[in-house]
Amino acid sequence: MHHVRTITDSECNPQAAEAAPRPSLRGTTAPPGTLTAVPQADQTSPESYPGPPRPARVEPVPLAELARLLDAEAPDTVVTGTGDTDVSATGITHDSRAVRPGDVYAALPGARLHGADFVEQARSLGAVAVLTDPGGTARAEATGLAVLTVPDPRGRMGELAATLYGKPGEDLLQIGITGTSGKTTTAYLVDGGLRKAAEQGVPGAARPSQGGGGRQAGGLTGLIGTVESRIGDERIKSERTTPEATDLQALFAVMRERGVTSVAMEVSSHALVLGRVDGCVFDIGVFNNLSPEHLDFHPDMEDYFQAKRQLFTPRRSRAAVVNFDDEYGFRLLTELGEEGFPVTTFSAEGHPDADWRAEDVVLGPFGSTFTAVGPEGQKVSAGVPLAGPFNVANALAALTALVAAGIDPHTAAEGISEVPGVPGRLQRVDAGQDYLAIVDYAHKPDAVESVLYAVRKVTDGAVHAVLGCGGDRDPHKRPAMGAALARLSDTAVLTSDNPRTEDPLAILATMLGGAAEVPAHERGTVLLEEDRAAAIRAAVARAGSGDTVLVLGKGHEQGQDIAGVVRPFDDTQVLGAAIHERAAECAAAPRAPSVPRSDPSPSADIHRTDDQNR
Ligand SMILES: CC(=O)N[C@H]1[C@@H](OP(=O)(O)OP(=O)(O)OC[C@H]2O[C@@H](n3ccc(=O)[nH]c3=O)[C@H](O)[C@@H]2O)O[C@H](CO)[C@@H](O)[C@@H]1O[C@H](C)C(=O)N[C@@H](C)C(=O)N[C@H](CCC(=O)O)C(=O)O
Ligand SMILES: Nc1ncnc2c1ncn2[C@@H]1O[C@H](COP(=O)(O)OP(=O)(O)OP(=O)(O)O)[C@@H](O)[C@H]1O
Repeated sequence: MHHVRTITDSECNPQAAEAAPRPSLRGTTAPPGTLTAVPQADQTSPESYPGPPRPARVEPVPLAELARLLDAEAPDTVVTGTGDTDVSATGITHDSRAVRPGDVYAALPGARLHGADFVEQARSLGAVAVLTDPGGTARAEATGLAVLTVPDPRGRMGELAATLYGKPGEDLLQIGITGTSGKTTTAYLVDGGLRKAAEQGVPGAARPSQGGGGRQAGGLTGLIGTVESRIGDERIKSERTTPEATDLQALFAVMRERGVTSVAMEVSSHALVLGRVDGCVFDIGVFNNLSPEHLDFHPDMEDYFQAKRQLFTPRRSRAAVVNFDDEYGFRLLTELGEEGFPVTTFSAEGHPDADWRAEDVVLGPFGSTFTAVGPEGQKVSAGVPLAGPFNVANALAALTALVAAGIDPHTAAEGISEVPGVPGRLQRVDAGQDYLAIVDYAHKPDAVESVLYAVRKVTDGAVHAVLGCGGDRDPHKRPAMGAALARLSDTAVLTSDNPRTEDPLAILATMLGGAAEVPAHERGTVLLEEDRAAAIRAAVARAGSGDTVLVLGKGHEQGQDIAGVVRPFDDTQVLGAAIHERAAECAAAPRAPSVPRSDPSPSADIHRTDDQNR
């Protein structure tokens, strides 16, 4: 049975893939013992959602005080229930499984469930009160706990969490980064600058609201984002890009307790819409870019823009840093200018009207150097240890944000250039091979294009790229991703990402539909392989000296979710293993040359990379 095949023009249509036999994916590539259950939101095991770290010391806050706080904005707040209303709370969580003794449990109406159905679990774990909406009141009261009812508990829990934990955000310099692409990378680069500032004891943020008084950027740094949260050097795996407000405020409190003074964090559009950053006022909000993504959550691009836009209002940020080169960035800049909101701009394309611009950019396979030119004409030598023009933009965004926060530009640039890399972002896999092998998290059309352009610029030979699209996520982007891969790679291997509950071949068919739209003379060889490990081996098998193998879409992720079951899967490890296997094969037999773009019949690769490796 061959799963790898080259598509011909006649079968380059979605129906061909639909019609293909569908071998079962379940359990074919890993023994059952290696499978682990995905934590589902509706699992009720307390272990399945441990929640974030909690501060060691919290001053108890009387429930009456919390009710007064809620009442100030929602006068219809009702304190009910048969339980003791004369209690004090020491924490808050939105998840019944993460309740700790003394917590308020926020029982939220969700898209699928109502938190009120889990109040009994919350009570048994030690919750002292419930915050809920009118739809949850009766179920909450049934447990005998005190109940606070407000029309929109999700919209109020951030503020309550901040109050309960003693407003920890106010003691942290906070830089929040939003945009479709580059949030994670920019956050790591900002962290590099903050670390350098701390190391050098350089004066830090001078908050406009405090008349420039400001705090020092000394102390430890914190990082919050898709890959992980960091408290200094302690690393905590992330559940999502921006934690829910109750978790975020607890994390801030722990950071403060452990000596963190500045935080770089990613702010997703989901976070802004779902109130996850309620209770935060960022010293600097950064806008990177906007391109189609999450259109399953946002009805259209305008809604998506307006979601991001919320970060740049006085209740969320004190000042903005905006990408001058981005169409939506320019719009934001114009709107903020009219509102008199403080903005600093950056242009990686070197636009003279931007406050900070990149000049003398030298792109290399392992990173780039450039001169950052400031508003007073000051010149700062800068570098970024990640390839691609878009990483020059990310680095300049970081530098501009750090400078806007009061950090010296040379210190900022030094810190940025010393960042050791970002997990799963243009991460090289080096097993001694004579071609480049890279793992990258690109999983939206814009990012796939950017990374392919970037890699082509620094590759003398051919580019062999592997990509899938995630299931249960925005399906609109799939054809565009298939098309980008087919157009910009010499070999495009379409494969599975996390199919989740969707049929992997149906996802592949949609990607293939996009690839088929690319005229044959503009497209590389397109292969279909639903097994991701086999797809990676197929790409490696075609690599010759000076080529690049690019594995896209999953970056830092450690598992692959197929039909609700996550099996361990790390692109960097699978790619490394494939390179070793290929080297061993080559040692045993003369190496086959890489297949040039024009080669019409790469069938030898099909046989070499198939079932015997499974
Ligand atoms: C669309 C979205 O973001 N949904 C979030 C939302 O889910 P929901 O309203 O459907 O909640 P639900 O599952 O109906 O449950 C209702 C309530 O019951 C609670 N519950 C449920 C089960 C239980 O045992 N105990 C319990 O207390 C839940 O915590 C929830 O508060 O509220 C839940 C917690 O309150 C979140 O976990 C959930 O995020 C889901 C997991 C998610 O996947 N979100 C993704 C799309 C996301 O947020 N992504 C962004 C963007 C990333 C990027 O830019 O690429 C991110 O910031 O990560
Ligand atoms: N400024 C940028 N413009 C376009 N593409 C970018 C940019 N920065 C990074 N990318 C691409 O997008 C991928 C994701 O980058 P990164 O994780 O930094 O962004 P993100 O906004 O955090 O993404 P996500 O929201 O998907 O987690 C990278 O692996 C890279 O391929």
